[in-house]
Amino acid sequence: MTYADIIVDISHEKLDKSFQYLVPEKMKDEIQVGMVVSIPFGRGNHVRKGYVVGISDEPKVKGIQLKSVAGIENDQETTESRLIALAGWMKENYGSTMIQALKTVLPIQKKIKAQEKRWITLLISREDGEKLLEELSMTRFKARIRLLEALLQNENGKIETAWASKELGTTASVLRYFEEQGIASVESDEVYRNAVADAENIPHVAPAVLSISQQMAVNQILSEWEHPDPRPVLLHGVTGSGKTEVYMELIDKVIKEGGQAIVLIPEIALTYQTVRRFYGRFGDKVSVINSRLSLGERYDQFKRAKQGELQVMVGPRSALFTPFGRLRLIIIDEEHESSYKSENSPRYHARETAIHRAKLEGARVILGSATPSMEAYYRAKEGEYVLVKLEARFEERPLPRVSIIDMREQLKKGNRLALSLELREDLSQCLKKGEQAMLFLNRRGYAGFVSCRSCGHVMKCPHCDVSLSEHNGRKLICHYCGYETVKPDKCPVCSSPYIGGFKAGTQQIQQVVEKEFPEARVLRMDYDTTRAKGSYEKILSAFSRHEADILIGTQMIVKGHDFPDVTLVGILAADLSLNADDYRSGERTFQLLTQAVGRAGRGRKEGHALIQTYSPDHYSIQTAAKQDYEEFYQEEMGYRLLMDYPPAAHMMAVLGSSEDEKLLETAMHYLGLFTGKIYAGKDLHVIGPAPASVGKVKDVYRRVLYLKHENYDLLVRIKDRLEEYIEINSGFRKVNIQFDFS
Ligand SMILES: Nc1ncnc2c1ncn2[C@@H]1O[C@H](COP(=O)(O)OP(=O)(O)OP(=O)(O)O)[C@@H](O)[C@H]1O
Ligand SMILES: [Zn+2]
Ligand SMILES: [Zn+2]
Repeated sequence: MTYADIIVDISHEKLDKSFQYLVPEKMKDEIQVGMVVSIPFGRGNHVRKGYVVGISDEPKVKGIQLKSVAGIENDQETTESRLIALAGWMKENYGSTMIQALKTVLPIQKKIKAQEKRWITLLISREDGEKLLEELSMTRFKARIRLLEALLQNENGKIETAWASKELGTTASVLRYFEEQGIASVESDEVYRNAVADAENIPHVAPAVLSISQQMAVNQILSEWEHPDPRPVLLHGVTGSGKTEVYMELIDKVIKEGGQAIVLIPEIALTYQTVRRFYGRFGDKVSVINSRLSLGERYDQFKRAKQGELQVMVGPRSALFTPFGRLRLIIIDEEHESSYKSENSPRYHARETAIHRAKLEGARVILGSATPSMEAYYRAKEGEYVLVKLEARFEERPLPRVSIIDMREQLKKGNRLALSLELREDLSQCLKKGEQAMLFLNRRGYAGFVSCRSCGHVMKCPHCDVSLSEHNGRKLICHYCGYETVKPDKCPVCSSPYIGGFKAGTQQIQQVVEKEFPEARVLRMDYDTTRAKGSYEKILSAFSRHEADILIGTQMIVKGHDFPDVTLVGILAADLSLNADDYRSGERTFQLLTQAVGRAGRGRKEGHALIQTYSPDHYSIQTAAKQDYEEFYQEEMGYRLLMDYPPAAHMMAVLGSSEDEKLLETAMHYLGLFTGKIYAGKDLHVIGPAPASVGKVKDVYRRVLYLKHENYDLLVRIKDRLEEYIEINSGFRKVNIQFDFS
């Protein structure tokens, strides 16, 4: 037996549900996810249209008489219906309501309904028009005659399509005839704003001649694409190896075959350079969306995409849902970035969602990074993805030389500044030579960990091996298991009293730098200096024109930027991300440091980088200094296996929030108990519930329960059962529950 999950109406919040129908034998081979079908619905069995969002061999509930699908509406598998099918998949796999999933996937259609006017304009001269009318009057094509008459009568030779269809009975086929014969054109009067900033001034760039290794990478990818079901490609190329050139070559192929491509990039800071590069190569086939565009501007871009005016869309996570009709390629650049994971329900990951969309559309996926996520590299090793490598920089330019600066020694040398003596020396050399430097203050994941400035010891959870977080200045808490201890006033290792939180800011760094190097021109890029529209572009373009010598910033300045005159990179407080209260902190640190180091020496001059740290022996720091991904991966995978963290196992977080702390505690406790009842196997690890990393936001308390298991589908099934349990239990009415998979 075949069953179809069908959504009936996407505009009614009440019907936020899919319904299961039987698929009659004769439709079994034809029915597909995304198709529009007709079904009997409700008590009166009125025939309604529905979208197929899933197909299975098993009924969801046994022993119930299901209705059957009445018919398949042929030719109705549209871009939109495929996106709706994608939403159905997201709902099932990430846990959310169907409406939330639909709003994610079709965000714009739900908000704005366009009142677009289209015009039919006469293209031929009036004389030719009169002649044609004479010829036509001999035929039986009355609708053509009526339209031509009306156009000739109108002073401007221009009438509205809506009017023509109502008053003259003009059909689409009549319009097609007029267009094909070159008699008239049909155009909308909306002038679409170009979303590419400063587009007129971007010079056209001819395709680069690929290096041998780039060409080999392209060939490897193309040969995978010859398979009927090509696997996703993980393009692992060191910083500055020219991954973008590889992307552009493949996009070019796709466009020439009549296809379309989506390029995801992680943050707005990147769009300035990346968009320029893509626009330079492909011109106005390219557009961009980002969160700084107005709703109307975003709408325009999606509409242009839908109408086939665009071939390439560049943007952040949400660009994944660009309604292209012939989508053939999805590229996710800097694949390891955490911004590809949604923070709202459905908490989807762009990587998996892209792979699923590609499957529905017949597209391929490329994931690119110099520092792949553990998940992606693991999948590539397992053969689920194809691993393609670029092992050297373009033109064999050397990777930067890296020194690790042990900050514990600085304290002994009497230097209490955030800049080490070594970094100050190198900065002054760099300035003397007229080269540029970047100072990166690592603020990512700063969550109140406690460490010793004398010996570097960090207070960690004895059960989870993650940093403990300070609460109210007195307690230390683990955000995975809830372990608590009193904050010590002396270091338990070296007895030093210098144990406490870590404080540093970009502004302070700027003051220090300006005092030490009064002649240097300094730019700062952080949250405060980039709030105004256009400020990213301003700072980055000023720096790239060498109008400043030093750029100081947070992680914003690290990723993807290509400044050929930068020869020195200084990384301050490398430990901050290492000590985040998260099992991914080692991975994040390695990625940030490797990417930051990778900004140096990209032009013809050699680069140098300094990493300042209190934990010089940590493998994340050691391997980032060597820029040795493989060695890092082996170490990190050992830890993940030992602790059962992803990708060694799958993890589902059950996030509860409520204004009532007691109620929340009880509710989460019962969810934990119920989980034990659903699945009693020893291989399911249930951890917590514990207060969430940010335990209380605006008077709303938050707690988390973690479940770990090797089998993703098992976790999804547990999620389904928990959802049912929550729905029927009144104790959850004032508790909000969300699911988060990793
Ligand atoms: N085939 C080529 N011809 C000319 N220049 C190239 C070529 N390949 C790469 N480059 C240049 O080398 C530099 C680095 O390339 P690119 O920015 O594409 O690297 P990347 O792999 O994306 O780096 P990262 O991961 O660090 O962002 C750029 O300035 C780029 O223009
Ligand atoms: Zn100590
Ligand atoms: Zn713990």
